[in-house]
Amino acid sequence: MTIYEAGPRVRSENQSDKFRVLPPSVAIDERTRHNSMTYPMAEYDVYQTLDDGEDLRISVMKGEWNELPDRARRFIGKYVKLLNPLAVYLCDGSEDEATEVADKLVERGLLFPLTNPKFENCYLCRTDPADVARVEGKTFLVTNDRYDSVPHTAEDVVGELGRWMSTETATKEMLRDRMPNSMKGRVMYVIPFSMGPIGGPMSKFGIQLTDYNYVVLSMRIMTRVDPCIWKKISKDSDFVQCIHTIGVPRPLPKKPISHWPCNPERVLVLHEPKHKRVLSYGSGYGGNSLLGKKCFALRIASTLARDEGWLAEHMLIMSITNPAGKEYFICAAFPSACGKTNLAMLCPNLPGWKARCVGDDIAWLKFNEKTGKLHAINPEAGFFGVAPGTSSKTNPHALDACMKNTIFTNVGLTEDGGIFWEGLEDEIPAGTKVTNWMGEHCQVGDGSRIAHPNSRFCAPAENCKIIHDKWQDPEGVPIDAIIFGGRRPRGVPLVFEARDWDHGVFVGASLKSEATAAAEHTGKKIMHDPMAMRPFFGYNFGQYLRHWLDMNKKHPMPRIFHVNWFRKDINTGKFLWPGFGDNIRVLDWICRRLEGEDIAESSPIGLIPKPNSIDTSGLGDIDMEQLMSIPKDYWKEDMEETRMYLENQVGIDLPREIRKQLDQQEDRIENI
Ligand SMILES: Nc1nc2c(ncn2[C@@H]2O[C@H](COP(=O)(O)OP(=O)(O)OP(=O)(O)O)[C@@H](O)[C@H]2O)c(=O)[nH]1
Ligand SMILES: O=C([O-])CC(=O)C(=O)O
Ligand SMILES: [Mn+2]
Repeated sequence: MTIYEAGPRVRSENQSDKFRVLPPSVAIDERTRHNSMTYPMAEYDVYQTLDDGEDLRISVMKGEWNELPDRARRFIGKYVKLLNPLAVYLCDGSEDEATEVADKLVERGLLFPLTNPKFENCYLCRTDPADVARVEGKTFLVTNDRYDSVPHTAEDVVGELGRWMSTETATKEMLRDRMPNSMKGRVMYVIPFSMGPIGGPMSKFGIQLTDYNYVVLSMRIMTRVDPCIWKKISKDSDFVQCIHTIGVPRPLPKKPISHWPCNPERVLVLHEPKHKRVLSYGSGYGGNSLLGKKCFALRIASTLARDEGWLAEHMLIMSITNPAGKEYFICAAFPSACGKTNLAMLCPNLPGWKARCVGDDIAWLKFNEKTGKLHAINPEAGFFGVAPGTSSKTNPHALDACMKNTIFTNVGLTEDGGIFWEGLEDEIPAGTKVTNWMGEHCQVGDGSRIAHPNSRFCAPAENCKIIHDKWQDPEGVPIDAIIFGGRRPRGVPLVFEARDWDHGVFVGASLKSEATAAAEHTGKKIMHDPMAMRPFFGYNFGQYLRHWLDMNKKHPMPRIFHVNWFRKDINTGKFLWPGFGDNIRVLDWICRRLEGEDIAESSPIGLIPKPNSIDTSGLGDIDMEQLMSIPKDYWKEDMEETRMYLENQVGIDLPREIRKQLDQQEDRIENI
């Protein structure tokens, strides 16, 4: 472990008094005597003038405080005053830094290095079982006017499309009741990051403050952490303020479970689009703590996107090249744990096709005047993928991408220092001794659950063998088609094409899916998840639909499709479609549609494939008739339910174009 040398570095003579650099006030380990661990000492202290005029003395553990732009220093200073950490650690995103932070976490027992030679620089981490997923019930949008955040729901209806909190309540709950002194005895890490290629025209900067070093390691994988961002921020660019604390000041009231300190009873995640600020308290898990991801790149960004005329969406981005060599770029919006990572890294089961990955979770889309097309960038730099179900059969590229520089959370640890999760039975033999995600001993195949259903791998995108050459193109890639989809065990055909843009927006607005483990929901209920964004809207969903509808009025937009890999046989309950690598057969049909091939016919819900127009060669027995059927009773009920939902949830905010689509689709279904 590195122990920093005490005392200030040599400074230039003419430093202004405000930026005086002083010897560290106290060795940090003296202040944390109650803790068994020795802590590095502060390198130096500085005085920082805050917006309220106070000169605050700040201990700096690492980095050059005086090289930060003034607005960043004031921002950090403000939260040092509120959160009261021991010291500030300015992250540079370097490998040395990651090693140092990881070593500390290994020492503390939170991270386990994978000792199996198959893995290079990989770690396993187990969370407190009370902190395993996003917490939608504790996630809020904060605006003065409630209806800037959420739609006008019908009377006595509980809104499901985002949660609103007033500015006053937010101030009380977060800034007065939770955050004061919440970093006491801990180090505040300061992470300068970019969503999207640094300096790119579609990219945005952020600064995350966090007291959790697991977050430091993960942010470094998921975003571009680079000290050059300080210079860019100082010149012309604004940044999104991301403040995160696990809410466990020292001394600890009780020993953390699995060495994972968190405060699950008090979790609160707030978004203030007006201030471009995210405040997150109490959780160390993924979407609650890696604030660049859902909080910034979806909730805050969707609001920025509305104001600036672009889109921030929960979509994968991929390219497929047909046997003739023509390449298509596709975006697909599926709800959490519904197959985005899998599709983004598809291994095509049709000869001659090639698929490449640009992104697996989030797309920022903006019209490009030069090409006359909608372009997409992947704002992230890594994959935070669902582990269970990932195997060399289903997603070999994802598995391969996890072999180095990866952090696994809540998966099983095998006795030979490797990993296990449900779905790896073919690669890890039954009887292998493993420690499950809760730290208990068990064996592969003993019938017990080994990995948490929402266990994740966090791997750098550059590890992916099929990452696209242009995945870091600052201008993005030109999108040819947008696909919506969800888990629909009944009634919904394998694929259909929207009739036009408005119908496509309606298809997205009516998106539903069976609940998964990515959030706190349980059970197999079919839930609405409009645009696969239900947990991620940054503003009123009615206005969001308005914005989507208007996009097409200004510029030509891609065609829209809907897919369902998850339809089940009514009799056997088994999936009707093999999925995974065979999904290329559906993408092939979509590409041929883009070329104008006469392979679709009208149906009440959109354009469906003509019989035999999907290439099923070599698949054996597929019940295409059942897979493609559109049962009238099912759809009648489905449309009634959708109408109810949209009326109840969006009310007067529902754009008239969507009402019209509803009316027309109901009429078409009535006439089946
Ligand atoms: N039957 C079937 N299952 C699939 C298919 N594609 C993905 N899955 C399963 O769906 C689950 C989630 O897949 P992912 O690709 O990780 O989902 P995601 O949308 O990226 O999830 P988030 O990261 O939560 O947004 C895994 O268990 C997969 O095995 C498919 O084509 N057919
Ligand atoms: O946000 C998370 O924790 C993980 C994720 O990608 C999702 O749930 O869609
Ligand atoms: Mn996701």
